[in-house]
Amino acid sequence: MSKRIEVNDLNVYYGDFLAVEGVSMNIEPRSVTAFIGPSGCGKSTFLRTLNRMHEVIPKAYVTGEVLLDGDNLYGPGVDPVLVRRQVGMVFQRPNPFPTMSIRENVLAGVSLNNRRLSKSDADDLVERSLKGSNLWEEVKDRLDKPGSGLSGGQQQRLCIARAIAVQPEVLLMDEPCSALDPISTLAIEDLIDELKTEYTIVIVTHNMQQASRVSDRTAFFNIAGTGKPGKLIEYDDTSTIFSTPTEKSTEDYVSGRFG
Ligand SMILES: Nc1ncnc2c1ncn2[C@@H]1O[C@H](COP(=O)(O)OP(=O)(O)OP(=O)(O)O)[C@@H](O)[C@H]1O
Repeated sequence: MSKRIEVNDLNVYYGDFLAVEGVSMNIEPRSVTAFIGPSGCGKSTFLRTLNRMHEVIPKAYVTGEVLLDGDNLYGPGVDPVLVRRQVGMVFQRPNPFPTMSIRENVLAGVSLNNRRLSKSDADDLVERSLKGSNLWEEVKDRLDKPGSGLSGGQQQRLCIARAIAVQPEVLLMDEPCSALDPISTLAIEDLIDELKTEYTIVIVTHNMQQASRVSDRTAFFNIAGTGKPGKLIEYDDTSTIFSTPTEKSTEDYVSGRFG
């Protein structure tokens, strides 16, 4: 339940605007990869190409390849819905479905994917997913209460439970802690560390300490100026990026000199 991602010369467009140019990189299974870089360099845009969420925006498209264990996500006839089942996503703001119970929230993706589940299989899946996201003990006695009644940190772990309930291969996280307090942030970081034993995890973060705490590999993106495309500048082991990067711009960014 963890696959390798290979990106080959990917260009990402919004209509005529080339937002991200020429990215090639390999993302290893059972590891955490962090995307860092200044605002507007295209981290979130690039992340969304890894599960074909980018194309949800009108006139948005890519050229190049994204391979998941060798299969091109952009190959002819590939169904984006099936891609998104294999490559789950967690967003910046926790977004549980407000009218649904905690239980229904966990099962929401599974129901959307039309998997018919018996009551006992559904119960097992809810328990397994909530245990997997370290939320079970806190909510097991109120599974039928609304998901919106949880704290922000709990809601984010509920969203992670919803993402893992469909048994994806990859989890994409776009600044998953930016709306959370420090305690909830550490809970999510601990969880990411546990989840990487089963999933390929990619996380966008503005927080350098977070990138160095949670990730094995770090990709630094940068942009030459407004209207210019974002580019992958350097990609290496996280310890190398934060201690002895090759590029001067990486060093300036990680040491807080810009961005
Ligand atoms: N829906 C959209 N339509 C057109 N352009 C967009 C859209 N979303 C983002 N962009 C542009 O694409 C470029 C990259 O944006 P993106 O949000 O991916 O950067 P980012 O590095 O994730 O920034 P931040 O760190 O601020 O979230 C920016 O120039 C942005 O204005």
